[in-house]
Amino acid sequence: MRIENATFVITGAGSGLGSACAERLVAAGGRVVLCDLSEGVQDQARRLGDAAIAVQGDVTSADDIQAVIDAAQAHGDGLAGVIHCAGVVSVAKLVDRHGNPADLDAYARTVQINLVGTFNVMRLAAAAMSQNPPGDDGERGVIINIASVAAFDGQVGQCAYSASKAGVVGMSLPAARELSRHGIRVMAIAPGVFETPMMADIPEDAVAALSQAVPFPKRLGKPDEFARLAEQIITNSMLNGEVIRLDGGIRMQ
Ligand SMILES: CC(=O)CC(=O)SCCNC(=O)CCNC(=O)[C@H](O)C(C)(C)COP(=O)(O)OP(=O)(O)OC[C@H]1O[C@@H](n2cnc3c(N)ncnc32)[C@H](O)[C@@H]1OP(=O)(O)O
Ligand SMILES: NC(=O)C1=CN([C@@H]2O[C@H](COP(=O)(O)OP(=O)(O)OC[C@H]3O[C@@H](n4cnc5c(N)ncnc54)[C@H](O)[C@@H]3O)[C@@H](O)[C@H]2O)C=CC1
Repeated sequence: MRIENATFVITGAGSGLGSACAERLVAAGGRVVLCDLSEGVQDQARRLGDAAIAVQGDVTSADDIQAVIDAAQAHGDGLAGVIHCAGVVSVAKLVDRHGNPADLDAYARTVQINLVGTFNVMRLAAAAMSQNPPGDDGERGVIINIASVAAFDGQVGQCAYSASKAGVVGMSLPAARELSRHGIRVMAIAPGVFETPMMADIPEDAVAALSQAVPFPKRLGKPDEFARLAEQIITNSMLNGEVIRLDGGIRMQ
């Protein structure tokens, strides 16, 4: 699929990985609709110029995401793809050091945003893209979801986060299989540890240990390195139904 003059929704676009994807797609000649809960996303769209618009919204809300998709349909020639970066990280032990059990609402909130939110964005985007005229190879759209290496090697304190991301991994193949009849691809990226504002929510010593644990290169990933993989997934139509780890080889302890 080409990027030039095509329209993409990017969720979580007000920060980190989503913001880097927006910059890269606009540089490649694409149009973008930026969605984020935070109102800072409006400034991000202004910085990117006419190719970008922002629609503030919550990925867990059907109405908000339908409004984002509608805006994308009107911002060019229909919706070509989605990069779904909105998400939250959380840390809580099952039993804390005082012997208290983890908070159930906090667990449900992480799963609601990261997993149910992904399903919500995927279902509404797919319904819209299934109506696109077919392009090369009959392709009508592409969906890129964001999992995490924590889906596979979650650490102490990551039950909620790892479960939510493992759910994203689990949906990739059945979604790709189902949507193949509409010419829509579904991929997931499982990043290792990237230098974004999200890292501020993880204990500092855990982040320091993690960057040392990367075999090579021994550093956190840069958001544009993530955006470059998203760009490749959009333009390479043979990529489908797979989860790609982008992690410098880290296997978290
Ligand atoms: C955002 C992404 O998508 C990418 C990522 O996932 S980045 C990874 C993020 N990682 C995290 O968020 C980990 C968060 N967890 C922690 O920081 C801590 O485990 C915690 C703050 C939740 C608890 O700390 P604590 O109370 O000191 O843990 P404690 O109960 O003493 O440790 C239990 C055991 O687990 C080990 N452990 C604790 N934290 C660990 C960690 N982060 N990594 C590896 N082992 C850990 C301890 O060494 C200890 O092992 P031993 O009993 O053999 O000594
Ligand atoms: N930074 C990292 O090391 C890694 C990040 N990831 C995943 O990548 C994705 C992007 O993360 P980062 O850019 O690092 O985080 P970030 O915290 O910098 O950005 C996430 C954005 O999502 C938005 N958001 C949160 N909840 C939302 C909701 N309900 N509706 C709409 N927007 C919402 C936030 O406002 C924020 O702007 C997340 O899904 C995260 O779990 C995965 C592995 C590693």
